[in-house]
Amino acid sequence: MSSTAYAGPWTSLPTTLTSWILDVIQSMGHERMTPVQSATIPLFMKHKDVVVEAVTGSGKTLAFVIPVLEKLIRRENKLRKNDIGALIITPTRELATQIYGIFTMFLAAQPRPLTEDPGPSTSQYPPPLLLISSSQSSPAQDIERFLSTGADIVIGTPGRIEEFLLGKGQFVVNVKELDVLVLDEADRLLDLGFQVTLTKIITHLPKQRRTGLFSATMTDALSELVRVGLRNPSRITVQVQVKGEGGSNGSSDKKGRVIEEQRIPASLQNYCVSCLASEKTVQLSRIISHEVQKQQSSQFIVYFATCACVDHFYHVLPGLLPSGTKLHSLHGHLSPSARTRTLTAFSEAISTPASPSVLLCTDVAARGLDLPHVDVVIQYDPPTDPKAFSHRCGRTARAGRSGRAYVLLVGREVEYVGKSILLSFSISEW
Ligand SMILES: Nc1ncnc2c1ncn2[C@@H]1O[C@H](COP(=O)(O)OP(=O)(O)OP(=O)(O)O)[C@@H](O)[C@H]1O
Repeated sequence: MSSTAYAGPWTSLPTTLTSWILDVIQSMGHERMTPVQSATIPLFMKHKDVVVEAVTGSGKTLAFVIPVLEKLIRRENKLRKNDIGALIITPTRELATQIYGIFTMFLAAQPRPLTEDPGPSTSQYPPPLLLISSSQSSPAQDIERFLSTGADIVIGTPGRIEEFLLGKGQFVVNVKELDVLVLDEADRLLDLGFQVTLTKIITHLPKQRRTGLFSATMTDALSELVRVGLRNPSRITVQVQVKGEGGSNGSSDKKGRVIEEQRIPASLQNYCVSCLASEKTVQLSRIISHEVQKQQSSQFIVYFATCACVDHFYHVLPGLLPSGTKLHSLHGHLSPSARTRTLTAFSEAISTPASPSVLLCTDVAARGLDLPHVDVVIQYDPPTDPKAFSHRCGRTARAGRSGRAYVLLVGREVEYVGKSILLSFSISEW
Protein backbone atom coordinates (compact mmCIF):
# COMPACT_ATOMS: atom_id res chain seq x y z
CA MET A 1 0.00 0.00 0.00
CA SER A 2 1.15 3.52 -0.56
CA SER A 3 1.53 5.45 2.68
CA THR A 4 -1.88 7.08 2.15
CA ALA A 5 -3.54 3.67 1.95
CA TYR A 6 -2.95 2.92 5.64
CA ALA A 7 -5.64 3.31 8.27
CA GLY A 8 -5.13 4.30 11.92
CA PRO A 9 -2.62 3.00 14.44
CA TRP A 10 -3.39 -0.31 16.18
CA THR A 11 -4.06 1.58 19.39
CA SER A 12 -7.06 3.31 17.74
CA LEU A 13 -9.08 0.08 17.68
CA PRO A 14 -12.17 0.19 19.94
CA THR A 15 -10.92 -2.98 21.66
CA THR A 16 -7.46 -2.56 23.17
CA LEU A 17 -5.19 -5.31 21.89
CA THR A 18 -3.39 -7.55 24.37
CA SER A 19 0.12 -6.23 24.94
CA TRP A 20 2.01 -9.33 23.74
CA ILE A 21 -0.12 -9.42 20.56
CA LEU A 22 0.72 -5.75 19.96
CA ASP A 23 4.41 -6.52 20.56
CA VAL A 24 4.37 -9.20 17.83
CA ILE A 25 2.66 -6.83 15.38
CA GLN A 26 5.26 -4.20 16.13
CA SER A 27 8.09 -6.69 15.71
CA MET A 28 6.68 -7.39 12.22
CA GLY A 29 7.16 -3.69 11.48
CA HIS A 30 3.47 -2.99 10.93
CA GLU A 31 3.00 0.42 12.55
CA ARG A 32 -0.49 1.12 11.26
CA MET A 33 -3.43 -1.03 10.23
CA THR A 34 -4.38 -1.55 6.63
CA PRO A 35 -7.95 -0.50 5.69
CA VAL A 36 -9.22 -4.09 5.69
CA GLN A 37 -7.79 -4.65 9.16
CA SER A 38 -9.30 -1.48 10.63
CA ALA A 39 -12.69 -2.31 9.10
CA THR A 40 -12.80 -6.02 9.99
CA ILE A 41 -11.24 -6.36 13.45
CA PRO A 42 -13.81 -4.20 15.33
CA LEU A 43 -16.74 -6.03 13.70
CA PHE A 44 -15.31 -9.45 14.47
CA MET A 45 -14.64 -8.36 18.05
CA LYS A 46 -18.23 -7.11 18.33
CA HIS A 47 -19.43 -10.65 17.53
CA LYS A 48 -20.51 -9.89 13.96
CA ASP A 49 -20.18 -12.35 11.09
CA VAL A 50 -18.19 -10.85 8.22
CA VAL A 51 -17.82 -11.32 4.46
CA VAL A 52 -14.60 -9.58 3.47
CA GLU A 53 -13.47 -8.81 -0.07
CA ALA A 54 -10.21 -6.87 -0.37
CA VAL A 55 -7.47 -6.74 -3.01
CA THR A 56 -4.52 -9.12 -2.95
CA GLY A 57 -1.76 -8.28 -0.52
CA SER A 58 -3.96 -5.94 1.53
CA GLY A 59 -3.44 -7.75 4.85
CA LYS A 60 -6.55 -9.94 5.13
CA THR A 61 -4.68 -12.63 7.08
CA LEU A 62 -4.03 -10.47 10.14
CA ALA A 63 -7.62 -9.17 9.83
CA PHE A 64 -8.73 -12.60 11.09
CA VAL A 65 -5.62 -13.86 12.94
CA ILE A 66 -5.75 -10.98 15.45
CA PRO A 67 -9.47 -11.28 16.37
CA VAL A 68 -9.16 -15.08 16.62
CA LEU A 69 -6.33 -14.70 19.14
CA GLU A 70 -8.02 -11.88 21.03
CA LYS A 71 -11.26 -13.86 21.32
CA LEU A 72 -9.32 -16.81 22.65
CA ILE A 73 -7.52 -14.67 25.22
CA ARG A 74 -10.81 -13.04 26.33
CA ARG A 75 -12.66 -16.32 26.92
CA GLU A 76 -14.15 -16.61 30.39
CA ASN A 77 -13.47 -20.35 30.60
CA LYS A 78 -10.18 -21.67 29.38
CA LEU A 79 -10.56 -24.36 26.71
CA ARG A 80 -9.96 -27.93 27.85
CA LYS A 81 -7.49 -30.21 26.08
CA ASN A 82 -10.01 -31.81 23.74
CA ASP A 83 -11.85 -28.53 22.92
CA ILE A 84 -11.11 -26.43 19.87
CA GLY A 85 -11.82 -22.70 19.83
CA ALA A 86 -11.16 -21.62 16.24
CA LEU A 87 -11.12 -23.34 12.88
CA ILE A 88 -9.51 -21.90 9.73
CA ILE A 89 -10.24 -23.63 6.41
CA THR A 90 -8.20 -22.87 3.27
CA PRO A 91 -8.19 -24.38 -0.23
CA THR A 92 -4.51 -25.38 -0.44
CA ARG A 93 -1.95 -26.96 1.85
CA GLU A 94 0.52 -24.17 1.05
CA LEU A 95 -1.87 -21.48 2.25
CA ALA A 96 -2.79 -23.49 5.35
CA THR A 97 0.92 -23.85 6.17
CA GLN A 98 1.48 -20.11 5.74
CA ILE A 99 -1.40 -19.22 8.10
CA TYR A 100 -0.25 -21.87 10.58
CA GLY A 101 3.18 -20.18 10.57
CA ILE A 102 1.62 -16.84 11.50
CA PHE A 103 -0.45 -18.27 14.39
CA THR A 104 2.63 -20.18 15.58
CA MET A 105 4.69 -17.00 15.59
CA PHE A 106 2.10 -15.16 17.71
CA LEU A 107 1.57 -18.02 20.17
CA ALA A 108 5.31 -18.51 20.58
CA ALA A 109 5.44 -14.95 21.93
CA GLN A 110 2.86 -15.45 24.70
CA PRO A 111 4.22 -14.75 28.17
CA ARG A 112 5.17 -17.90 30.11
CA PRO A 113 4.28 -18.34 33.75
CA LEU A 114 7.32 -18.07 36.01
CA THR A 115 8.39 -21.68 36.59
CA GLU A 116 11.57 -23.68 36.72
CA ASP A 117 10.55 -25.75 33.68
CA PRO A 118 9.98 -23.57 30.61
CA GLY A 119 8.64 -26.47 28.47
CA PRO A 120 5.69 -26.11 26.06
CA SER A 121 3.30 -27.55 28.66
CA THR A 122 3.70 -24.35 30.70
CA SER A 123 2.14 -22.20 27.93
CA GLN A 124 -1.34 -20.93 28.57
CA TYR A 125 -2.34 -21.43 24.92
CA PRO A 126 -1.10 -24.57 23.14
CA PRO A 127 0.46 -24.37 19.67
CA PRO A 128 -1.96 -24.47 16.71
CA LEU A 129 -2.62 -27.70 14.80
CA LEU A 130 -2.03 -27.98 11.04
CA LEU A 131 -4.18 -30.49 9.15
CA ILE A 132 -2.92 -31.07 5.60
CA SER A 133 -1.87 -34.10 3.60
CA SER A 134 1.84 -34.71 4.06
CA SER A 135 4.25 -37.59 4.34
CA GLN A 136 4.72 -36.78 8.04
CA SER A 137 1.08 -36.90 9.02
CA SER A 138 -1.85 -39.22 8.44
CA PRO A 139 -5.34 -38.53 9.86
CA ALA A 140 -4.52 -40.93 12.72
CA GLN A 141 -1.31 -39.02 13.48
CA ASP A 142 -3.31 -35.75 13.43
CA ILE A 143 -5.45 -37.13 16.26
CA GLU A 144 -2.37 -38.34 18.17
CA ARG A 145 -0.80 -34.88 17.96
CA PHE A 146 -4.06 -33.29 19.07
CA LEU A 147 -4.34 -35.64 22.02
CA SER A 148 -0.78 -35.04 23.10
CA THR A 149 -0.64 -31.22 23.02
CA GLY A 150 -4.25 -30.07 22.57
CA ALA A 151 -4.85 -27.18 20.14
CA ASP A 152 -7.19 -24.23 20.51
CA ILE A 153 -6.69 -23.18 16.88
CA VAL A 154 -6.90 -25.66 14.00
CA ILE A 155 -5.92 -24.76 10.43
CA GLY A 156 -6.26 -27.05 7.42
CA THR A 157 -7.70 -28.06 4.09
CA PRO A 158 -11.37 -29.20 3.90
CA GLY A 159 -10.81 -32.97 3.47
CA ARG A 160 -8.43 -33.27 6.40
CA ILE A 161 -10.66 -31.12 8.59
CA GLU A 162 -13.70 -33.24 7.73
CA GLU A 163 -11.72 -36.36 8.69
CA PHE A 164 -10.59 -34.70 11.92
CA LEU A 165 -14.03 -33.53 13.02
CA LEU A 166 -16.37 -36.10 11.53
CA GLY A 167 -14.17 -39.12 10.78
CA LYS A 168 -11.39 -40.42 13.01
CA GLY A 169 -11.66 -37.55 15.45
CA GLN A 170 -15.43 -37.59 15.82
CA PHE A 171 -15.42 -38.89 19.41
CA VAL A 172 -12.21 -37.13 20.41
CA VAL A 173 -12.50 -33.52 19.26
CA ASN A 174 -15.06 -31.35 21.04
CA VAL A 175 -16.34 -28.44 18.92
CA LYS A 176 -19.00 -27.24 21.37
CA GLU A 177 -16.76 -24.41 22.61
CA LEU A 178 -15.81 -23.19 19.11
CA ASP A 179 -15.87 -19.37 18.91
CA VAL A 180 -14.74 -18.65 15.35
CA LEU A 181 -14.84 -20.25 11.91
CA VAL A 182 -12.84 -18.64 9.07
CA LEU A 183 -13.11 -19.67 5.43
CA ASP A 184 -10.10 -18.16 3.66
CA GLU A 185 -10.22 -17.84 -0.16
CA ALA A 186 -13.86 -18.83 0.28
CA ASP A 187 -14.76 -18.59 -3.42
CA ARG A 188 -11.89 -20.93 -4.32
CA LEU A 189 -13.10 -23.47 -1.76
CA LEU A 190 -16.34 -23.61 -3.74
CA ASP A 191 -14.63 -23.61 -7.18
CA LEU A 192 -12.74 -26.71 -6.06
CA GLY A 193 -16.01 -28.48 -5.29
CA PHE A 194 -15.91 -28.39 -1.48
CA GLN A 195 -19.48 -27.10 -1.01
CA VAL A 196 -20.79 -30.44 0.36
CA THR A 197 -17.79 -30.95 2.66
CA LEU A 198 -18.05 -27.39 3.96
CA THR A 199 -21.77 -27.70 4.59
CA LYS A 200 -21.16 -30.91 6.57
CA ILE A 201 -18.46 -29.22 8.64
CA ILE A 202 -20.56 -26.09 9.23
CA THR A 203 -23.59 -28.14 10.28
CA HIS A 204 -21.41 -29.98 12.82
CA LEU A 205 -20.28 -26.71 14.46
CA PRO A 206 -22.24 -24.90 17.18
CA LYS A 207 -24.53 -22.09 16.01
CA GLN A 208 -23.22 -19.73 18.70
CA ARG A 209 -20.02 -18.91 16.83
CA ARG A 210 -18.73 -16.13 14.62
CA THR A 211 -17.94 -16.83 10.98
CA GLY A 212 -15.76 -14.92 8.52
CA LEU A 213 -15.44 -15.39 4.76
CA PHE A 214 -12.35 -13.83 3.19
CA SER A 215 -11.16 -13.43 -0.41
CA ALA A 216 -9.89 -10.92 -2.96
CA THR A 217 -12.72 -12.11 -5.22
CA MET A 218 -16.24 -13.00 -4.12
CA THR A 219 -18.77 -14.75 -6.36
CA ASP A 220 -22.53 -15.17 -6.41
CA ALA A 221 -22.03 -18.89 -5.66
CA LEU A 222 -21.02 -17.88 -2.15
CA SER A 223 -24.55 -16.77 -1.30
CA GLU A 224 -25.58 -20.38 -0.55
CA LEU A 225 -22.60 -20.79 1.79
CA VAL A 226 -23.45 -17.46 3.42
CA ARG A 227 -27.05 -18.66 3.87
CA VAL A 228 -25.94 -21.92 5.51
CA GLY A 229 -23.04 -20.62 7.54
CA LEU A 230 -23.45 -16.96 8.45
CA ARG A 231 -25.92 -14.89 10.43
CA ASN A 232 -26.75 -11.43 9.14
CA PRO A 233 -23.13 -10.79 8.09
CA SER A 234 -21.52 -7.38 7.61
CA ARG A 235 -19.96 -7.02 4.17
CA ILE A 236 -16.60 -5.32 3.94
CA THR A 237 -15.30 -4.44 0.48
CA VAL A 238 -11.94 -2.73 0.16
CA GLN A 239 -11.08 -1.85 -3.40
CA VAL A 240 -8.45 0.48 -4.77
CA GLN A 241 -9.71 3.80 -6.04
CA VAL A 242 -7.84 5.23 -8.98
CA LYS A 243 -8.44 8.86 -9.91
CA GLY A 244 -8.29 9.69 -13.62
CA GLU A 245 -9.57 12.14 -16.20
CA GLY A 246 -12.05 9.85 -17.84
CA GLY A 247 -13.39 6.31 -17.84
CA SER A 248 -16.48 4.24 -18.07
CA ASN A 249 -17.27 2.49 -14.79
CA GLY A 250 -16.45 5.03 -12.12
CA SER A 251 -18.22 7.62 -10.03
CA SER A 252 -16.95 11.24 -9.85
CA ASP A 253 -15.30 13.03 -6.95
CA LYS A 254 -15.96 16.70 -6.03
CA LYS A 255 -13.44 17.95 -8.60
CA GLY A 256 -15.16 15.98 -11.36
CA ARG A 257 -12.36 13.43 -11.63
CA VAL A 258 -13.50 9.91 -12.32
CA ILE A 259 -12.87 7.43 -9.51
CA GLU A 260 -12.49 3.93 -10.88
CA GLU A 261 -12.63 0.95 -8.56
CA GLN A 262 -9.91 -1.55 -9.22
CA ARG A 263 -9.54 -5.13 -8.07
CA ILE A 264 -5.77 -5.06 -8.16
CA PRO A 265 -3.28 -3.15 -6.00
CA ALA A 266 -2.53 0.45 -7.00
CA SER A 267 1.22 -0.26 -7.02
CA LEU A 268 0.87 -2.98 -9.68
CA GLN A 269 1.60 -2.23 -13.35
CA ASN A 270 -0.10 -4.61 -15.76
CA TYR A 271 1.05 -5.32 -19.33
CA CYS A 272 -0.18 -7.61 -22.09
CA VAL A 273 1.97 -8.96 -24.88
CA SER A 274 0.20 -10.24 -28.00
CA CYS A 275 2.36 -12.46 -30.17
CA LEU A 276 2.40 -15.58 -32.35
CA ALA A 277 2.20 -18.92 -30.54
CA SER A 278 5.65 -19.79 -31.91
CA GLU A 279 7.11 -16.62 -30.35
CA LYS A 280 5.83 -17.12 -26.81
CA THR A 281 8.95 -18.67 -25.35
CA VAL A 282 11.17 -16.02 -26.92
CA GLN A 283 8.87 -13.33 -25.49
CA LEU A 284 9.07 -14.92 -22.04
CA SER A 285 12.84 -14.86 -22.12
CA ARG A 286 12.79 -11.27 -23.49
CA ILE A 287 10.57 -10.06 -20.62
CA ILE A 288 12.80 -11.72 -18.01
CA SER A 289 15.99 -10.27 -19.56
CA HIS A 290 14.39 -6.82 -19.83
CA GLU A 291 13.22 -6.91 -16.22
CA VAL A 292 16.61 -8.07 -14.94
CA GLN A 293 18.55 -5.43 -16.90
CA LYS A 294 16.22 -2.42 -16.82
CA GLN A 295 14.36 -2.86 -13.53
CA GLN A 296 16.93 -4.84 -11.54
CA SER A 297 14.24 -7.49 -10.91
CA SER A 298 15.33 -10.70 -9.26
CA GLN A 299 12.26 -12.77 -8.29
CA PHE A 300 9.76 -13.97 -10.88
CA ILE A 301 6.70 -16.23 -10.96
CA VAL A 302 5.62 -17.69 -14.33
CA TYR A 303 2.17 -19.33 -14.62
CA PHE A 304 1.42 -22.16 -17.06
CA ALA A 305 -1.87 -23.89 -17.83
CA THR A 306 -0.88 -27.46 -16.87
CA CYS A 307 1.52 -29.50 -14.74
CA ALA A 308 3.02 -30.98 -17.94
CA CYS A 309 3.82 -27.48 -19.26
CA VAL A 310 5.62 -26.64 -16.02
CA ASP A 311 7.73 -29.83 -16.30
CA HIS A 312 8.46 -29.16 -19.97
CA PHE A 313 9.63 -25.57 -19.41
CA TYR A 314 11.63 -26.55 -16.34
CA HIS A 315 13.79 -28.59 -18.71
CA VAL A 316 13.74 -26.24 -21.72
CA LEU A 317 14.20 -22.80 -20.15
CA PRO A 318 17.71 -23.10 -18.64
CA GLY A 319 19.23 -22.69 -22.12
CA LEU A 320 17.09 -19.66 -22.91
CA LEU A 321 17.27 -17.52 -19.77
CA PRO A 322 20.14 -15.33 -18.56
CA SER A 323 22.95 -17.47 -17.13
CA GLY A 324 22.80 -17.66 -13.34
CA THR A 325 18.99 -17.96 -13.35
CA LYS A 326 17.69 -20.49 -10.78
CA LEU A 327 14.49 -22.31 -11.75
CA HIS A 328 11.97 -23.86 -9.34
CA SER A 329 8.89 -25.85 -10.32
CA LEU A 330 5.63 -26.19 -8.41
CA HIS A 331 2.46 -28.01 -9.44
CA GLY A 332 -0.17 -30.38 -8.13
CA HIS A 333 1.41 -33.56 -9.50
CA LEU A 334 4.46 -33.17 -7.26
CA SER A 335 4.45 -34.91 -3.90
CA PRO A 336 3.48 -32.76 -0.90
CA SER A 337 7.06 -32.83 0.40
CA ALA A 338 8.47 -31.78 -3.00
CA ARG A 339 5.99 -28.87 -3.07
CA THR A 340 7.08 -27.77 0.39
CA ARG A 341 10.77 -28.03 -0.56
CA THR A 342 10.25 -25.96 -3.72
CA LEU A 343 8.35 -23.22 -1.98
CA THR A 344 10.93 -23.00 0.82
CA ALA A 345 13.81 -22.98 -1.67
CA PHE A 346 12.18 -20.25 -3.77
CA SER A 347 11.22 -18.03 -0.84
CA GLU A 348 14.59 -18.41 0.87
CA ALA A 349 16.76 -18.14 -2.25
CA ILE A 350 19.12 -15.17 -2.27
CA SER A 351 18.02 -13.62 -5.55
CA THR A 352 19.82 -10.80 -7.30
CA PRO A 353 19.57 -9.48 -10.86
CA ALA A 354 22.78 -11.45 -11.60
CA SER A 355 21.24 -14.58 -10.13
CA PRO A 356 17.45 -14.30 -10.43
CA SER A 357 14.99 -16.92 -9.14
CA VAL A 358 12.07 -18.00 -11.30
CA LEU A 359 9.18 -20.10 -9.98
CA LEU A 360 7.41 -22.02 -12.77
CA CYS A 361 3.96 -23.08 -11.57
CA THR A 362 0.28 -23.74 -12.16
CA ASP A 363 -2.60 -22.09 -10.33
CA VAL A 364 -1.71 -24.15 -7.25
CA ALA A 365 0.43 -21.09 -6.41
CA ALA A 366 -2.09 -18.46 -7.53
CA ARG A 367 -3.93 -17.80 -4.29
CA GLY A 368 -3.01 -16.34 -0.96
CA LEU A 369 0.71 -17.13 -1.00
CA ASP A 370 2.67 -14.29 0.53
CA LEU A 371 6.06 -14.15 -1.16
CA PRO A 372 6.72 -10.46 -0.50
CA HIS A 373 9.82 -10.08 -2.71
CA VAL A 374 8.33 -11.20 -6.03
CA ASP A 375 9.04 -8.40 -8.52
CA VAL A 376 7.33 -9.79 -11.60
CA VAL A 377 4.49 -12.18 -12.48
CA ILE A 378 4.30 -13.53 -16.03
CA GLN A 379 1.27 -15.45 -17.27
CA TYR A 380 2.67 -17.58 -20.08
CA ASP A 381 -0.81 -19.05 -20.52
CA PRO A 382 -3.69 -16.74 -19.65
CA PRO A 383 -6.26 -18.02 -17.15
CA THR A 384 -9.75 -18.82 -18.36
CA ASP A 385 -11.23 -17.09 -15.33
CA PRO A 386 -10.71 -13.35 -14.71
CA LYS A 387 -10.66 -14.08 -10.95
CA ALA A 388 -7.54 -16.21 -11.38
CA PHE A 389 -6.01 -13.31 -13.31
CA SER A 390 -6.16 -10.97 -10.31
CA HIS A 391 -4.95 -13.61 -7.83
CA ARG A 392 -1.96 -14.49 -10.05
CA CYS A 393 -1.02 -10.81 -10.58
CA GLY A 394 -1.48 -10.28 -6.85
CA ARG A 395 1.59 -12.40 -6.02
CA THR A 396 3.57 -9.22 -6.74
CA ALA A 397 3.01 -5.61 -5.61
CA ARG A 398 2.03 -6.76 -2.11
CA ALA A 399 1.63 -4.43 0.86
CA GLY A 400 2.47 -1.30 -1.15
CA ARG A 401 5.58 -2.61 -2.89
CA SER A 402 5.81 -2.00 -6.63
CA GLY A 403 5.47 -4.89 -9.07
CA ARG A 404 4.77 -5.68 -12.69
CA ALA A 405 2.59 -8.36 -14.27
CA TYR A 406 2.66 -9.52 -17.90
CA VAL A 407 0.20 -11.75 -19.74
CA LEU A 408 1.05 -13.37 -23.09
CA LEU A 409 -1.86 -13.63 -25.53
CA VAL A 410 -1.85 -15.43 -28.87
CA GLY A 411 -4.35 -15.59 -31.76
CA ARG A 412 -7.95 -15.58 -30.66
CA GLU A 413 -7.00 -15.30 -26.98
CA VAL A 414 -6.56 -11.60 -27.71
CA GLU A 415 -10.22 -11.46 -28.76
CA TYR A 416 -11.78 -13.72 -26.12
CA VAL A 417 -9.65 -13.79 -22.96
CA GLY A 418 -7.97 -10.47 -23.69
CA LYS A 419 -11.17 -8.48 -23.99
CA SER A 420 -12.72 -9.61 -20.72
CA ILE A 421 -9.45 -9.15 -18.86
CA LEU A 422 -8.57 -5.85 -20.53
CA LEU A 423 -12.00 -4.47 -19.71
CA SER A 424 -11.85 -5.53 -16.05
CA PHE A 425 -8.28 -4.45 -15.32
CA SER A 426 -6.30 -1.50 -16.57
CA ILE A 427 -3.65 -3.09 -18.77
CA SER A 428 -1.19 -1.51 -21.22
CA GLU A 429 0.26 -3.14 -24.34
CA TRP A 430 3.96 -3.96 -23.86
N1 LIG B 1 -0.67 -3.40 8.84
C1 LIG B 1 0.26 -3.80 7.96
N2 LIG B 1 1.25 -2.97 7.58
C2 LIG B 1 2.19 -3.36 6.68
N3 LIG B 1 2.23 -4.58 6.10
C3 LIG B 1 1.27 -5.45 6.45
C4 LIG B 1 0.24 -5.12 7.39
N4 LIG B 1 -0.57 -6.20 7.54
C5 LIG B 1 -0.07 -7.17 6.74
N5 LIG B 1 1.04 -6.73 6.09
C6 LIG B 1 1.88 -7.48 5.13
O1 LIG B 1 1.21 -7.47 3.88
C7 LIG B 1 1.51 -8.66 3.16
C8 LIG B 1 0.21 -9.23 2.57
O2 LIG B 1 -0.65 -9.66 3.62
P1 LIG B 1 -1.66 -10.88 3.43
O3 LIG B 1 -0.91 -12.09 2.97
O4 LIG B 1 -2.47 -10.96 4.65
O5 LIG B 1 -2.54 -10.33 2.20
P2 LIG B 1 -3.94 -10.84 1.67
O6 LIG B 1 -4.84 -9.67 1.65
O7 LIG B 1 -4.38 -12.05 2.42
O8 LIG B 1 -3.55 -11.22 0.16
P3 LIG B 1 -4.14 -12.40 -0.80
O9 LIG B 1 -5.51 -11.97 -1.24
O10 LIG B 1 -3.17 -12.44 -1.92
O11 LIG B 1 -4.17 -13.64 0.01
C9 LIG B 1 2.20 -9.59 4.13
O12 LIG B 1 3.58 -9.64 3.80
C10 LIG B 1 2.00 -8.95 5.49
O13 LIG B 1 3.07 -9.20 6.38
